[in-house]
Amino acid sequence: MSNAVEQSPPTEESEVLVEVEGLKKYYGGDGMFADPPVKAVDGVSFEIKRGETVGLVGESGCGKSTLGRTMLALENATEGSIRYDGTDITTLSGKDLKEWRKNAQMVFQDPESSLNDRMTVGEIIREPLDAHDWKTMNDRRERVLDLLSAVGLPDKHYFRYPHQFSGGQRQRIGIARALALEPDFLVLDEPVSALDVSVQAKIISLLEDLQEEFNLTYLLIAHDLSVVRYISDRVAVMYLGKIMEMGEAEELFADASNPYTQSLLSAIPEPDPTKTSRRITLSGTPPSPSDAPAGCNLSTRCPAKIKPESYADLDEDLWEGIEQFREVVRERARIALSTGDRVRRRFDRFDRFDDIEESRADTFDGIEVPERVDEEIQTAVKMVKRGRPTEAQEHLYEEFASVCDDEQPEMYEVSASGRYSYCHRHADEYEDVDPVLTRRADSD
Ligand SMILES: Nc1ncnc2c1ncn2[C@@H]1O[C@H](COP(=O)(O)OP(=O)(O)OP(=O)(O)O)[C@@H](O)[C@H]1O
Repeated sequence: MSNAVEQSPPTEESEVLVEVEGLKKYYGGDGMFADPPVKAVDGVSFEIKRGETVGLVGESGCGKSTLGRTMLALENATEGSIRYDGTDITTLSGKDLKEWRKNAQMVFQDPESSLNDRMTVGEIIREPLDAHDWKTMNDRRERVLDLLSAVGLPDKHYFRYPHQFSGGQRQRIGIARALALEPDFLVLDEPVSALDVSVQAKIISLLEDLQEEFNLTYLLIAHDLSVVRYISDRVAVMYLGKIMEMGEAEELFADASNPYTQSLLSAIPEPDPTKTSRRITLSGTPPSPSDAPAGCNLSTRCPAKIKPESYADLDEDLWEGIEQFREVVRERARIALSTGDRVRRRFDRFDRFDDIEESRADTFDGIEVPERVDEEIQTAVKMVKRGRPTEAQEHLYEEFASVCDDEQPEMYEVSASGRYSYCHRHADEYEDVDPVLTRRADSD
Protein backbone atom coordinates (compact mmCIF):
# COMPACT_ATOMS: atom_id res chain seq x y z
CA MET A 1 0.00 0.00 0.00
CA SER A 2 1.28 3.50 -0.71
CA ASN A 3 0.59 6.87 0.86
CA ALA A 4 -0.03 10.05 -1.07
CA VAL A 5 2.46 12.69 0.07
CA GLU A 6 2.78 16.39 -0.49
CA GLN A 7 4.83 17.31 -3.59
CA SER A 8 8.09 17.54 -1.59
CA PRO A 9 8.93 14.06 -0.34
CA PRO A 10 10.39 13.78 3.14
CA THR A 11 14.15 13.38 3.32
CA GLU A 12 16.25 12.15 6.20
CA GLU A 13 17.92 14.43 8.70
CA SER A 14 21.01 15.14 6.61
CA GLU A 15 21.42 18.71 5.56
CA VAL A 16 19.51 19.84 2.48
CA LEU A 17 21.44 22.12 0.11
CA VAL A 18 18.94 22.66 -2.72
CA GLU A 19 15.13 22.63 -2.42
CA VAL A 20 13.10 22.87 -5.60
CA GLU A 21 9.37 23.43 -5.15
CA GLY A 22 6.64 23.58 -7.78
CA LEU A 23 9.18 24.68 -10.37
CA LYS A 24 7.93 25.51 -13.86
CA LYS A 25 9.82 26.78 -16.87
CA TYR A 26 7.71 27.61 -19.90
CA TYR A 27 8.99 29.05 -23.16
CA GLY A 28 6.81 31.39 -25.25
CA GLY A 29 3.04 31.53 -25.00
CA ASP A 30 3.03 35.26 -24.24
CA GLY A 31 0.65 37.53 -26.09
CA MET A 32 -2.91 37.13 -27.20
CA PHE A 33 -2.28 35.27 -30.46
CA ALA A 34 0.80 33.32 -29.42
CA ASP A 35 1.06 29.55 -29.75
CA PRO A 36 0.66 27.66 -26.47
CA PRO A 37 3.84 27.71 -24.33
CA VAL A 38 6.43 24.94 -24.40
CA LYS A 39 6.16 23.48 -20.91
CA ALA A 40 9.76 22.30 -20.65
CA VAL A 41 9.61 21.91 -16.85
CA ASP A 42 6.10 21.63 -15.50
CA GLY A 43 5.90 21.60 -11.72
CA VAL A 44 8.75 19.65 -10.17
CA SER A 45 9.68 19.41 -6.51
CA PHE A 46 12.63 17.68 -4.90
CA GLU A 47 15.58 18.22 -2.62
CA ILE A 48 19.29 17.56 -2.90
CA LYS A 49 21.32 16.95 0.21
CA ARG A 50 24.76 18.41 0.75
CA GLY A 51 27.41 16.12 -0.72
CA GLU A 52 24.84 14.05 -2.61
CA THR A 53 24.82 13.11 -6.30
CA VAL A 54 21.38 13.11 -7.86
CA GLY A 55 21.14 11.59 -11.34
CA LEU A 56 18.56 13.05 -13.73
CA VAL A 57 17.46 10.78 -16.59
CA GLY A 58 14.80 10.74 -19.28
CA GLU A 59 14.38 10.79 -23.06
CA SER A 60 15.72 13.61 -25.18
CA GLY A 61 13.56 16.73 -24.88
CA CYS A 62 11.93 15.83 -21.54
CA GLY A 63 13.35 18.95 -19.87
CA LYS A 64 16.54 17.80 -18.12
CA SER A 65 18.83 20.59 -19.34
CA THR A 66 16.16 23.22 -18.82
CA LEU A 67 15.72 22.05 -15.23
CA GLY A 68 19.50 22.12 -14.69
CA ARG A 69 19.86 25.59 -16.19
CA THR A 70 16.89 26.98 -14.26
CA MET A 71 18.33 25.58 -11.01
CA LEU A 72 21.46 27.66 -11.69
CA ALA A 73 19.36 30.76 -12.45
CA LEU A 74 20.67 30.71 -16.04
CA GLU A 75 16.98 30.73 -17.00
CA ASN A 76 14.23 32.63 -15.20
CA ALA A 77 11.74 30.31 -13.54
CA THR A 78 8.14 30.75 -14.72
CA GLU A 79 6.78 29.65 -11.34
CA GLY A 80 7.95 27.99 -8.14
CA SER A 81 11.00 28.38 -5.95
CA ILE A 82 14.59 27.14 -5.81
CA ARG A 83 15.98 27.53 -2.32
CA TYR A 84 19.70 27.24 -2.08
CA ASP A 85 20.91 27.00 1.50
CA GLY A 86 17.58 28.56 2.42
CA THR A 87 17.72 31.51 -0.05
CA ASP A 88 15.17 31.55 -2.86
CA ILE A 89 17.40 32.29 -5.85
CA THR A 90 14.43 32.97 -8.15
CA THR A 91 14.03 36.30 -6.31
CA LEU A 92 17.68 37.39 -6.70
CA SER A 93 18.88 39.91 -9.26
CA GLY A 94 21.80 42.27 -9.94
CA LYS A 95 24.68 42.14 -7.47
CA ASP A 96 23.00 39.55 -5.23
CA LEU A 97 22.55 37.15 -8.13
CA LYS A 98 26.14 37.67 -9.29
CA GLU A 99 27.40 36.99 -5.77
CA TRP A 100 25.25 33.86 -5.51
CA ARG A 101 26.54 32.51 -8.82
CA LYS A 102 29.86 31.72 -7.16
CA ASN A 103 28.09 28.88 -5.34
CA ALA A 104 26.85 26.95 -8.32
CA GLN A 105 28.35 26.14 -11.70
CA MET A 106 27.73 24.00 -14.77
CA VAL A 107 29.92 21.49 -16.59
CA PHE A 108 28.81 21.10 -20.20
CA GLN A 109 28.56 18.07 -22.44
CA ASP A 110 30.70 19.11 -25.30
CA PRO A 111 34.28 19.99 -24.39
CA GLU A 112 34.89 20.74 -28.09
CA SER A 113 32.63 23.76 -28.20
CA SER A 114 32.34 24.93 -24.60
CA LEU A 115 35.91 26.33 -24.40
CA ASN A 116 37.03 29.48 -26.17
CA ASP A 117 39.80 28.41 -28.56
CA ARG A 118 41.33 31.90 -28.64
CA MET A 119 42.14 31.90 -24.93
CA THR A 120 44.92 29.96 -23.21
CA VAL A 121 43.96 27.28 -20.72
CA GLY A 122 45.12 29.56 -17.91
CA GLU A 123 42.90 32.41 -19.13
CA ILE A 124 39.90 30.10 -19.53
CA ILE A 125 40.15 28.81 -15.97
CA ARG A 126 40.93 32.30 -14.62
CA GLU A 127 38.04 34.00 -16.39
CA PRO A 128 35.42 33.47 -13.62
CA LEU A 129 37.97 34.75 -11.07
CA ASP A 130 38.53 37.87 -13.19
CA ALA A 131 34.79 38.38 -13.60
CA HIS A 132 34.33 38.35 -9.82
CA ASP A 133 37.45 40.43 -9.18
CA TRP A 134 38.72 37.63 -6.99
CA LYS A 135 41.69 38.61 -4.78
CA THR A 136 44.94 39.69 -6.53
CA MET A 137 46.30 38.69 -9.96
CA ASN A 138 48.97 36.63 -8.24
CA ASP A 139 46.39 34.80 -6.12
CA ARG A 140 44.41 34.07 -9.28
CA ARG A 141 47.46 32.60 -10.98
CA GLU A 142 48.16 30.42 -7.94
CA ARG A 143 44.51 29.32 -7.89
CA VAL A 144 44.61 28.30 -11.56
CA LEU A 145 47.76 26.23 -10.97
CA ASP A 146 46.07 24.53 -7.99
CA LEU A 147 43.02 23.80 -10.12
CA LEU A 148 45.12 22.37 -12.96
CA SER A 149 46.72 20.03 -10.45
CA ALA A 150 43.32 19.13 -8.89
CA VAL A 151 42.01 17.97 -12.29
CA GLY A 152 45.22 16.08 -13.12
CA LEU A 153 46.83 18.49 -15.62
CA PRO A 154 50.47 19.71 -15.33
CA ASP A 155 51.39 23.40 -14.80
CA LYS A 156 52.91 23.66 -18.26
CA HIS A 157 49.43 23.49 -19.80
CA TYR A 158 48.72 27.00 -18.47
CA PHE A 159 49.90 28.70 -21.67
CA ARG A 160 48.55 26.18 -24.17
CA TYR A 161 45.37 26.46 -26.18
CA PRO A 162 42.35 24.13 -25.90
CA HIS A 163 42.70 22.81 -29.47
CA GLN A 164 46.02 21.26 -28.43
CA PHE A 165 44.18 18.86 -26.11
CA SER A 166 42.15 15.67 -26.37
CA GLY A 167 38.42 15.53 -25.48
CA GLY A 168 39.14 14.15 -22.01
CA GLN A 169 41.75 16.82 -21.27
CA ARG A 170 39.39 19.53 -22.49
CA GLN A 171 36.70 18.24 -20.16
CA ARG A 172 39.26 18.44 -17.30
CA ILE A 173 39.80 22.11 -18.25
CA GLY A 174 36.02 22.69 -18.22
CA ILE A 175 35.78 21.09 -14.77
CA ALA A 176 38.70 23.19 -13.44
CA ARG A 177 36.98 26.34 -14.69
CA ALA A 178 33.68 25.33 -13.06
CA LEU A 179 35.53 24.84 -9.75
CA ALA A 180 37.42 28.16 -9.87
CA LEU A 181 35.12 30.07 -7.50
CA GLU A 182 34.89 27.18 -5.03
CA PRO A 183 31.24 26.31 -5.69
CA ASP A 184 29.31 23.84 -3.53
CA PHE A 185 26.94 22.72 -6.26
CA LEU A 186 27.63 21.58 -9.83
CA VAL A 187 25.17 20.71 -12.56
CA LEU A 188 26.96 18.18 -14.76
CA ASP A 189 25.09 18.19 -18.08
CA GLU A 190 26.04 14.99 -19.93
CA PRO A 191 29.69 15.47 -18.83
CA VAL A 192 31.03 12.30 -20.44
CA SER A 193 28.68 11.48 -23.30
CA ALA A 194 30.93 13.10 -25.94
CA LEU A 195 33.99 11.12 -24.77
CA ASP A 196 35.42 7.68 -25.59
CA VAL A 197 34.40 4.97 -23.14
CA SER A 198 37.91 4.59 -21.66
CA VAL A 199 38.14 8.36 -21.11
CA GLN A 200 34.63 8.43 -19.63
CA ALA A 201 35.72 6.19 -16.75
CA LYS A 202 38.64 8.51 -15.94
CA ILE A 203 36.49 11.64 -15.92
CA ILE A 204 33.86 9.94 -13.76
CA SER A 205 36.52 8.90 -11.31
CA LEU A 206 37.91 12.46 -11.31
CA LEU A 207 34.43 13.82 -10.56
CA GLU A 208 34.11 11.39 -7.66
CA ASP A 209 37.52 12.38 -6.25
CA LEU A 210 36.74 16.08 -6.54
CA GLN A 211 33.39 15.57 -4.85
CA GLU A 212 35.13 13.91 -1.91
CA GLU A 213 37.91 16.51 -1.73
CA PHE A 214 35.72 19.62 -1.97
CA ASN A 215 32.46 18.24 -0.52
CA LEU A 216 30.62 18.99 -3.76
CA THR A 217 26.96 18.35 -4.47
CA TYR A 218 26.09 17.17 -7.98
CA LEU A 219 23.07 17.11 -10.23
CA LEU A 220 24.18 14.71 -12.97
CA ILE A 221 22.20 14.84 -16.20
CA ALA A 222 22.91 11.80 -18.34
CA HIS A 223 21.18 9.53 -20.81
CA ASP A 224 23.57 6.64 -20.13
CA LEU A 225 21.79 4.77 -17.37
CA SER A 226 24.84 2.70 -16.39
CA VAL A 227 26.82 5.91 -15.68
CA VAL A 228 23.92 7.26 -13.62
CA ARG A 229 23.54 4.02 -11.69
CA TYR A 230 27.24 3.91 -10.93
CA ILE A 231 27.71 7.45 -9.68
CA SER A 232 24.34 8.59 -8.23
CA ASP A 233 23.06 8.30 -4.68
CA ARG A 234 19.53 9.02 -5.85
CA VAL A 235 17.96 9.19 -9.29
CA ALA A 236 15.11 11.31 -10.66
CA VAL A 237 13.31 10.09 -13.79
CA MET A 238 11.79 12.79 -15.95
CA TYR A 239 9.13 12.61 -18.66
CA LEU A 240 7.53 15.54 -20.47
CA GLY A 241 8.52 18.14 -17.87
CA LYS A 242 7.61 16.13 -14.78
CA ILE A 243 9.49 13.90 -12.36
CA MET A 244 7.85 10.49 -12.60
CA GLU A 245 9.87 8.73 -9.92
CA MET A 246 12.70 9.60 -7.59
CA GLY A 247 14.56 7.50 -5.07
CA GLU A 248 17.74 5.72 -4.06
CA ALA A 249 19.64 4.67 -7.16
CA GLU A 250 20.12 0.96 -6.45
CA GLU A 251 16.56 0.51 -5.24
CA LEU A 252 15.10 2.38 -8.20
CA PHE A 253 17.10 0.34 -10.71
CA ALA A 254 16.20 -2.95 -8.99
CA ASP A 255 12.57 -2.31 -8.16
CA ALA A 256 11.10 0.63 -10.10
CA SER A 257 7.48 1.45 -9.30
CA ASN A 258 6.46 3.87 -12.03
CA PRO A 259 5.40 2.43 -15.42
CA TYR A 260 7.60 4.98 -17.19
CA THR A 261 10.70 4.08 -15.16
CA GLN A 262 9.96 0.42 -15.78
CA SER A 263 9.79 0.95 -19.53
CA LEU A 264 13.00 3.03 -19.52
CA LEU A 265 14.87 0.36 -17.55
CA SER A 266 13.46 -2.51 -19.58
CA ALA A 267 15.22 -1.06 -22.64
CA ILE A 268 18.64 -1.78 -21.07
CA PRO A 269 19.94 -5.02 -22.62
CA GLU A 270 20.14 -7.95 -20.16
CA PRO A 271 23.81 -9.03 -20.10
CA ASP A 272 22.99 -12.56 -18.87
CA PRO A 273 21.56 -14.49 -21.88
CA THR A 274 20.00 -17.13 -19.59
CA LYS A 275 17.80 -14.52 -17.95
CA THR A 276 14.68 -13.32 -19.66
CA SER A 277 13.70 -9.78 -18.99
CA ARG A 278 10.31 -8.23 -19.61
CA ARG A 279 10.43 -5.57 -22.31
CA ILE A 280 7.88 -2.84 -21.72
CA THR A 281 7.33 -0.71 -24.77
CA LEU A 282 5.46 2.55 -24.81
CA SER A 283 3.09 3.00 -27.72
CA GLY A 284 3.21 6.05 -29.98
CA THR A 285 5.48 9.04 -29.64
CA PRO A 286 5.85 11.53 -26.77
CA PRO A 287 3.38 14.42 -27.04
CA SER A 288 4.82 17.86 -27.65
CA PRO A 289 5.59 19.79 -24.43
CA SER A 290 3.31 22.51 -25.79
CA ASP A 291 0.43 20.05 -25.96
CA ALA A 292 0.84 17.84 -22.89
CA PRO A 293 -2.11 15.67 -21.79
CA ALA A 294 -4.47 17.22 -19.25
CA GLY A 295 -4.24 14.29 -16.83
CA CYS A 296 -1.14 12.19 -16.23
CA ASN A 297 1.51 13.20 -18.75
CA LEU A 298 2.15 9.51 -19.55
CA SER A 299 -1.56 8.83 -20.16
CA THR A 300 -1.30 8.71 -23.97
CA ARG A 301 1.40 6.02 -23.87
CA CYS A 302 1.12 4.30 -20.50
CA PRO A 303 1.44 0.49 -20.52
CA ALA A 304 -0.45 0.28 -17.20
CA LYS A 305 -3.23 2.76 -17.96
CA ILE A 306 -6.38 2.45 -15.84
CA LYS A 307 -9.60 1.57 -17.70
CA PRO A 308 -12.69 3.76 -17.33
CA GLU A 309 -15.23 2.41 -14.83
CA SER A 310 -17.83 1.62 -17.50
CA TYR A 311 -15.29 -0.55 -19.34
CA ALA A 312 -13.52 -2.03 -16.30
CA ASP A 313 -14.06 -5.60 -17.52
CA LEU A 314 -12.58 -5.09 -21.01
CA ASP A 315 -10.12 -7.67 -22.19
CA GLU A 316 -6.48 -6.41 -21.98
CA ASP A 317 -5.85 -6.80 -25.73
CA LEU A 318 -8.99 -4.90 -26.58
CA TRP A 319 -8.12 -2.10 -24.13
CA GLU A 320 -4.63 -1.86 -25.59
CA GLY A 321 -6.18 -1.75 -29.10
CA ILE A 322 -8.51 1.09 -28.10
CA GLU A 323 -5.60 3.08 -26.67
CA GLN A 324 -3.54 2.47 -29.82
CA PHE A 325 -6.41 3.53 -32.00
CA ARG A 326 -6.84 6.72 -29.96
CA GLU A 327 -3.16 7.46 -30.59
CA VAL A 328 -3.64 6.91 -34.36
CA VAL A 329 -6.51 9.41 -34.29
CA ARG A 330 -4.47 11.89 -32.23
CA GLU A 331 -1.69 11.66 -34.82
CA ARG A 332 -4.20 12.51 -37.58
CA ALA A 333 -5.45 15.44 -35.50
CA ARG A 334 -1.89 16.81 -35.32
CA ILE A 335 -1.61 16.99 -39.12
CA ALA A 336 -2.26 20.48 -40.44
CA LEU A 337 -4.73 20.54 -43.32
CA SER A 338 -3.96 22.52 -46.48
CA THR A 339 -6.42 25.01 -47.97
CA GLY A 340 -7.23 22.43 -50.67
CA ASP A 341 -7.97 19.85 -47.95
CA ARG A 342 -10.33 22.29 -46.26
CA VAL A 343 -12.17 23.01 -49.51
CA ARG A 344 -12.53 19.28 -50.23
CA ARG A 345 -13.77 18.74 -46.69
CA ARG A 346 -16.39 21.42 -47.16
CA PHE A 347 -17.72 19.67 -50.28
CA ASP A 348 -17.55 16.23 -48.72
CA ARG A 349 -14.76 15.20 -51.11
CA PHE A 350 -12.07 14.78 -48.45
CA ASP A 351 -10.16 11.50 -48.87
CA ARG A 352 -6.73 12.14 -47.33
CA PHE A 353 -7.46 10.07 -44.21
CA ASP A 354 -9.24 7.15 -45.88
CA ASP A 355 -6.47 4.83 -44.67
CA ILE A 356 -7.95 5.12 -41.16
CA GLU A 357 -10.08 2.08 -42.08
CA GLU A 358 -6.91 0.09 -42.61
CA SER A 359 -5.44 1.32 -39.33
CA ARG A 360 -8.61 0.26 -37.52
CA ALA A 361 -8.52 -3.18 -39.11
CA ASP A 362 -4.81 -3.62 -38.26
CA THR A 363 -5.20 -2.43 -34.69
CA PHE A 364 -8.07 -4.78 -33.88
CA ASP A 365 -6.89 -7.70 -36.02
CA GLY A 366 -7.61 -10.97 -34.14
CA ILE A 367 -9.33 -9.15 -31.26
CA GLU A 368 -12.99 -9.70 -30.51
CA VAL A 369 -14.59 -6.27 -30.41
CA PRO A 370 -17.99 -6.14 -28.66
CA GLU A 371 -20.71 -4.24 -30.45
CA ARG A 372 -20.84 -1.29 -28.03
CA VAL A 373 -17.10 -0.67 -28.51
CA ASP A 374 -17.24 -1.22 -32.26
CA GLU A 375 -20.01 1.35 -32.64
CA GLU A 376 -17.90 4.05 -30.99
CA ILE A 377 -14.82 3.16 -33.04
CA GLN A 378 -16.83 3.21 -36.27
CA THR A 379 -18.25 6.65 -35.39
CA ALA A 380 -14.70 7.92 -34.89
CA VAL A 381 -13.57 6.34 -38.19
CA LYS A 382 -16.32 8.18 -40.04
CA MET A 383 -15.32 11.50 -38.45
CA VAL A 384 -11.67 11.03 -39.39
CA LYS A 385 -12.60 10.08 -42.97
CA ARG A 386 -14.64 13.27 -43.24
CA GLY A 387 -11.50 15.22 -42.28
CA ARG A 388 -12.57 15.84 -38.68
CA PRO A 389 -9.97 13.96 -36.59
CA THR A 390 -10.20 16.41 -33.68
CA GLU A 391 -13.92 15.62 -33.35
CA ALA A 392 -13.08 11.92 -33.49
CA GLN A 393 -10.44 12.43 -30.81
CA GLU A 394 -13.01 14.17 -28.59
CA HIS A 395 -15.58 11.46 -29.26
CA LEU A 396 -13.16 8.73 -28.21
CA TYR A 397 -12.18 10.80 -25.18
CA GLU A 398 -15.84 11.14 -24.09
CA GLU A 399 -16.30 7.39 -24.37
CA PHE A 400 -13.02 5.90 -23.18
CA ALA A 401 -11.26 8.48 -20.97
CA SER A 402 -10.28 7.29 -17.50
CA VAL A 403 -8.84 8.97 -14.42
CA CYS A 404 -5.42 8.89 -16.15
CA ASP A 405 -6.72 11.19 -18.91
CA ASP A 406 -8.61 13.48 -16.57
CA GLU A 407 -6.59 14.00 -13.40
CA GLN A 408 -2.95 14.60 -12.64
CA PRO A 409 -1.74 11.96 -10.18
CA GLU A 410 -0.32 12.78 -6.75
CA MET A 411 3.15 11.85 -5.66
CA TYR A 412 2.99 8.60 -3.71
CA GLU A 413 5.63 7.37 -1.35
CA VAL A 414 6.32 3.85 -2.59
CA SER A 415 9.10 2.57 -0.34
CA ALA A 416 10.38 2.81 3.20
CA SER A 417 13.48 4.65 1.96
CA GLY A 418 11.33 7.56 0.75
CA ARG A 419 11.19 6.77 -2.98
CA TYR A 420 8.18 8.41 -4.58
CA SER A 421 6.31 7.91 -7.81
CA TYR A 422 3.79 9.88 -9.84
CA CYS A 423 1.06 7.41 -10.86
CA HIS A 424 -2.65 6.92 -10.04
CA ARG A 425 -2.07 3.20 -9.69
CA HIS A 426 -0.39 3.70 -6.32
CA ALA A 427 -3.68 4.88 -4.82
CA ASP A 428 -5.47 2.26 -2.72
CA GLU A 429 -8.50 2.01 -5.00
CA TYR A 430 -6.50 0.77 -7.99
CA GLU A 431 -4.53 -2.37 -8.72
CA ASP A 432 -0.79 -1.53 -8.45
CA VAL A 433 1.48 -1.32 -11.48
CA ASP A 434 3.34 -4.64 -11.37
CA PRO A 435 0.48 -7.16 -11.60
CA VAL A 436 -1.05 -5.13 -14.43
CA LEU A 437 2.20 -5.04 -16.42
CA THR A 438 2.70 -8.77 -15.86
CA ARG A 439 -0.83 -9.56 -17.01
CA ARG A 440 -0.56 -7.28 -20.04
CA ALA A 441 2.82 -8.79 -20.97
CA ASP A 442 1.31 -12.30 -20.69
CA SER A 443 -1.54 -11.38 -23.00
CA ASP A 444 0.90 -10.25 -25.74
N1 LIG B 1 15.24 28.37 -25.35
C1 LIG B 1 14.21 27.59 -25.67
N2 LIG B 1 13.14 28.06 -26.33
C2 LIG B 1 12.08 27.29 -26.64
N3 LIG B 1 11.99 25.97 -26.34
C3 LIG B 1 13.03 25.42 -25.69
C4 LIG B 1 14.20 26.18 -25.32
N4 LIG B 1 15.07 25.35 -24.68
C5 LIG B 1 14.48 24.14 -24.64
N5 LIG B 1 13.27 24.17 -25.24
C6 LIG B 1 12.32 23.06 -25.40
O1 LIG B 1 12.06 22.55 -24.11
C7 LIG B 1 11.93 21.14 -24.14
C8 LIG B 1 12.94 20.53 -23.17
O2 LIG B 1 14.27 20.73 -23.69
P1 LIG B 1 15.59 20.31 -22.91
O3 LIG B 1 16.76 20.67 -23.73
O4 LIG B 1 15.52 20.83 -21.52
O5 LIG B 1 15.42 18.72 -22.86
P2 LIG B 1 16.52 17.60 -22.51
O6 LIG B 1 15.79 16.54 -21.74
O7 LIG B 1 17.69 18.25 -21.83
O8 LIG B 1 16.91 17.08 -23.95
P3 LIG B 1 18.34 16.55 -24.47
O9 LIG B 1 18.61 15.29 -23.70
O10 LIG B 1 18.09 16.31 -25.92
O11 LIG B 1 19.31 17.66 -24.20
C9 LIG B 1 12.16 20.71 -25.59
O12 LIG B 1 10.91 20.59 -26.21
C10 LIG B 1 12.92 21.88 -26.18
O13 LIG B 1 12.67 22.01 -27.56
